[in-house]
Amino acid sequence: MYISTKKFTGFPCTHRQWRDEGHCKYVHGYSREFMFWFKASSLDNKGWVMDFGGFKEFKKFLDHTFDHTFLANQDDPELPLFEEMDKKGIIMLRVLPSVGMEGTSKFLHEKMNEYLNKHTQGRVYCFRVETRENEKNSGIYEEDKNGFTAV
Ligand SMILES: Nc1nc2c(c(=O)[nH]1)N=C([C@H](O)[C@H](O)COP(=O)(O)OP(=O)(O)OP(=O)(O)O)CN2
Repeated sequence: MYISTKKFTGFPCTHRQWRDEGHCKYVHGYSREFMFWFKASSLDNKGWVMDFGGFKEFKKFLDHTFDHTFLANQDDPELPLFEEMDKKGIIMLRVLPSVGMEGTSKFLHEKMNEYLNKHTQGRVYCFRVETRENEKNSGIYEEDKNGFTAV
């Protein structure tokens, strides 16, 4: 099996974790970073798992979701207020299943594999994603694909 990685840095965004009883329920922000791990049992005709420059469209999706945005959980009770702020042009609201580091990694694992299926027809699979909020804190989602074989 071949493995490669790709890192995307510099996504300034804010979020709040409404279920937290401490200060994480308040809107706060970081410059997030994302790291992806890929595997393939066969290489492309250039000898690569995935062209490091082959993520331009995915980068646009990351920019749309995480560049100067406010992230809210889909079950946040204040969602109507945030939608109003978005309508007024005060924030750029993006709603995720779960905005924490682990939840964001799971969300991106699904999105990256949709992208890879489209661009490599299932040859390449993303098995791990790390979302980092600062030098101290990150959350990882890892999922292997049973019986993964290159086509
Ligand atoms: N496992 C996780 N734990 C926490 C998450 C998370 O996404 N996954 N998120 C938060 C908060 O939203 C925030 O991002 C962390 O802030 P904070 O508690 O201030 O973090 P530190 O304790 O590392 O900060 P110090 O400055 O060192 O106190 C909370 N936990």
